[in-house]
Amino acid sequence: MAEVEDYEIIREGEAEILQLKKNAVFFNPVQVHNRDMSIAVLRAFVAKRKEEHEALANKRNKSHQENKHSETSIQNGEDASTSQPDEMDVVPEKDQSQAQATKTPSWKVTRELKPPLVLEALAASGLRSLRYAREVDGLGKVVALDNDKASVDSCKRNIKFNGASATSKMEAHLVDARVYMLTHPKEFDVVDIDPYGSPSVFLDSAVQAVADGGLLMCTATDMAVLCGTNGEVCYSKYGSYPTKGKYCHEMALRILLASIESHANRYKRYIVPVLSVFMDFYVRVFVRVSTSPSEIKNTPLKLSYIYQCVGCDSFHLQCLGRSISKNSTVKHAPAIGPVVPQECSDCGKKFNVGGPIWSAPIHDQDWVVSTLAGVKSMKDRYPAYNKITSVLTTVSEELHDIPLFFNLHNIAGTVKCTSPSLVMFRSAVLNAGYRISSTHVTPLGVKSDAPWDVIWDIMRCWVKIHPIKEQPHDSPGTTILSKSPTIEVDFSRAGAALSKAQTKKVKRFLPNPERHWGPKVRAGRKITSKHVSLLGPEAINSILNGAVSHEGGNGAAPDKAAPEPEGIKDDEPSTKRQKTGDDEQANEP
Ligand SMILES: C[S@@+](CC[C@H](N)C(=O)[O-])C[C@H]1O[C@@H](n2cnc3c(N)ncnc32)[C@H](O)[C@@H]1O
Ligand SMILES: [Zn+2]
Repeated sequence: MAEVEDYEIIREGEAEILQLKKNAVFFNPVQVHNRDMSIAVLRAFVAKRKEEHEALANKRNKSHQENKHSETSIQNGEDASTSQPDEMDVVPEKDQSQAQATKTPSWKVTRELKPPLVLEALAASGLRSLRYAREVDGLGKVVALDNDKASVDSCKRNIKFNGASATSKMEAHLVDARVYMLTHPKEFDVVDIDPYGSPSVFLDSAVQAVADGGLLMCTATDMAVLCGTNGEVCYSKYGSYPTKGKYCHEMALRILLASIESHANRYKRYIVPVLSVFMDFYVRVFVRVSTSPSEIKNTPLKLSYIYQCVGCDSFHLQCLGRSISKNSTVKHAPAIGPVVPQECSDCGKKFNVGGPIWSAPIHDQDWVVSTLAGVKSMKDRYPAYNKITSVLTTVSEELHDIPLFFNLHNIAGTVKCTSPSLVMFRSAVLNAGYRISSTHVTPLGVKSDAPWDVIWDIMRCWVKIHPIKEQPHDSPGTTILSKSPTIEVDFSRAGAALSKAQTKKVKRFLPNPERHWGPKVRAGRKITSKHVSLLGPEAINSILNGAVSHEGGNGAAPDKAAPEPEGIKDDEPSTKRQKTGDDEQANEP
């Protein structure tokens, strides 16, 4: 039996939890970024859902009004063509006289919008659910599940500890989340999956538990798997082969999305991603789930294999399907391929084939912009305000129709030259008539619709003015540079060489959240000398004590904005982190 002194109170946002000082129930303070981002998207979802319902109600009301008008016309012997009103949504107005007095129509849309039901399938202490229940207005019930008794006991204790605002809305159950989700099909407007490592075993049941038009939020922290340390393990979990490109964190997002879509398709359902982010040491996707047997025929158009050259940075996407329009009908067919020759036309080396990945947009710009605006309007309500605004800002500036990216320093490394500054490179691409953007994943990442021969022409022209030492004759860089550029590259500063956020000096990338950050050791797992040697005694103490900085009163380590280095040449704070037991576990087949 634990004593009072065995606990400490941890506060994050408006929620408080009692946390046992030993590592009995999982808690990772740096996941405040994840929880804050989820709250931001949840608020956007509540607002969007309401808007959509109102728009639908207005549309139905309008068409009913038209129908009514036509019926009257028919009764009056006039010609009219109508469709019948939807019986489910229309009832006769009881009080006709009042209707006439207030000029309201004699029928109305009766299907009320119920407050969204939320399921946190893997809740641990319940902190996330508590924050949802306490901080997001307009939510209905929040159900928290865990299959670990200590976690559910702690969650129940924390619900009580947070008082009426939590007890009135939240419930916790000791159950295997998969069984619960399978037995509650389409019941939850929001389903949150935040597992240890991979969510793969929860996806099939999760996509079935989401109501039509609902939101599935899903974290994956098994980055080693998703980024290709063991490609075959990734295939076994997600049905996709990762290529180890510099874009691997975005590829991880796209592998996860493709996997969720594949599970959804089994039940005639499909996803629409609204926001997909790589943050700190994990990926997190927010997708809406709907049912449509006809829409799932379009899935192959949203997926691609990837050909990654083994010699240079070039990569090419091969869509799985194509659509053929004929006389106002659309047919689906397999894509024609391959889109690449046997050998890379840039450097002459072979290709690795990866995927399939989600190659349709991974964000909905409208959602991104409204989520960011919502966050900015409630600055004090987000302990991780700086982090999530910086991520949303960079996401909002991405070219949403360009999958993956390359890294400027890497392409310079391939031809063994010093790298042009990002501003110069961006200018060269823009001056050549192509689009270019950054990516939220890394400050040196570049998304562009410029074909690879144009990218390499830019580097050829750059090397002409910044000569390099002679390289081995068979290196990819030598092959690339042996060709003459076919375009004249103009490095003069283009108007849009800096993004809007950069021009306004808005912080786009922040440093690491705290000294010892990353996935935490599983709850209940014995801390061994291996953990101490991997993480250091200070970090272990911090894990055991669930230590967070209490500065700022919100319980989360307050974000410190990193200065964005001039010239955006090297503006990436180091993303290196300590390796933990969970990384090793993530690598396990
Ligand atoms: C990473 S923790 C969740 C952290 C939590 N979402 C938060 O924000 O603090 C994962 C939790 O999933 C629980 N879990 C693992 N497998 C489960 C299953 N099949 N059903 C329900 N809970 C499970 C574990 O006991 C653990 O508490
Ligand atoms: Zn190549």
